[in-house]
Amino acid sequence: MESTRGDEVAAGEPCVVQGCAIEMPSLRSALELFDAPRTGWVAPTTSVVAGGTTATLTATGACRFEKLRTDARALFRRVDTPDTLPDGARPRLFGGFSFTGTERDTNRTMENEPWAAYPDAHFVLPAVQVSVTSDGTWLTTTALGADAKMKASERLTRWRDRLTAIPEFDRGNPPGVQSQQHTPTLPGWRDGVESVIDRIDRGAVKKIVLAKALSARLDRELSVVDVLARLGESYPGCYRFLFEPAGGATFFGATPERLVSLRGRTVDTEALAGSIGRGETDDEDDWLEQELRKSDKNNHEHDLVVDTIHRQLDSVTDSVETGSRTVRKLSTVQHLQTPIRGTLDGDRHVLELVERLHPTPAVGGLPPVGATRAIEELEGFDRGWYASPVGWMDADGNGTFVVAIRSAVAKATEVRLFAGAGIVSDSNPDEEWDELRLKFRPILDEL
Ligand SMILES: C=C(O[C@H]1C=CC=C(C(=O)O)[C@@H]1O)C(=O)O
Repeated sequence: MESTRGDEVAAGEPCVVQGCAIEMPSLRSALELFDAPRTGWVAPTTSVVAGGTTATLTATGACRFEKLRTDARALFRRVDTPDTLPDGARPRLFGGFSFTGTERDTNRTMENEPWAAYPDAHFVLPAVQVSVTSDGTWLTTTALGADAKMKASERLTRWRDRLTAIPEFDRGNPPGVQSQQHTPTLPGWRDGVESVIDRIDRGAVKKIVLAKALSARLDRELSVVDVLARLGESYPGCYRFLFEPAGGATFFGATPERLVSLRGRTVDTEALAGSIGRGETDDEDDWLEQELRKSDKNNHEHDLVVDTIHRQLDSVTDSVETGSRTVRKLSTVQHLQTPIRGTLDGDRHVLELVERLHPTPAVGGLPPVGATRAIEELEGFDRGWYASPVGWMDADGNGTFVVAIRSAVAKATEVRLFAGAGIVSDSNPDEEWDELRLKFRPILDEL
């Protein structure tokens, strides 16, 4: 059996791409076939599972977006893709960024540090990529070196045979939770929220999104692939993602929040902030929706996000249009949501927009630098890639990045889940604590 582990791109070497249409049972089964490093990306338009690496790009610190952009452009100049491949089947770089670019302690071990294999920026050009697009399902392989063409073709034949022959894997049951640990606990959370409100009252900040980590020990090893499949049922319409670096923990989630999509000069983004629970009955659900729509606190929290995104896009667009505010209903919560579309003033790379928009005040706060500093001071854990931009980019600089909320990082029988809530001056710590419980539910219910 051929491993998906590819060969790392060496400076200047051309990278050959081969592709063909295939038929296979399901993306989930394909994801089971790949060893780490592997990626899963399930989106409303194109979904992808991928394995192996032909190139890895990494960066650290505050310049991580710019370095990645430069390195991605240089890499794609060497990638030779046949014109016959449809857009969704062309090679893509998949990966993500850490929430902050602040120096992190690299000496921590896997036992206490699930983010050990997650640099500040980490992207992979997969050796094998399977894409489900509006033009059907496609297999794409990449390879390097003098015999790259032959290697990419052989890889294509071997993986086409394997993928078309795979059985539909049975889904296992959730492993069961042995114990849970909350960071912070309720008293610590109350102190944190009071401290944020105090900073707001003093005029230091306007809003801070404070998060909590929930570490769970499981009875058995978790199948993240199964969880991802189940999240598709409980969280339809969300972006589901899975990143599994070699030897590392698996970061996964089902997020309702798209940070940005760029196609040509059209930018799509959104504000998603302000939450309330779901009702037991239709009437109760409608009543809660109306409460959310007229809540000053939630509308204020949401306005801050809309205004900030607008301002951040203003200097790089010819026009920005804000759609109407709607309510996005998910299985356990409903949110205020406003779509925002802009037309760029010229050709730009998706990472330029990612850098501009991250962190939106839906996951960071306002002003961004003060809020990020407060988050680091007040939260007693490393956010790692939680609430960060994760997604893909292609040779044209197009791409889609989502905000990695409703997410968790898992290794064997240990899982750490994350959830945050926007704190403004009239937030109530206990109500925000209850909101976090609702945000943990989709993943926690699958454990
Ligand atoms: C930060 C999270 O949610 C954000 C997105 C939607 C609603 C939010 C809120 O109402 O607080 C948060 O801003 C999270 O789920 O971890």
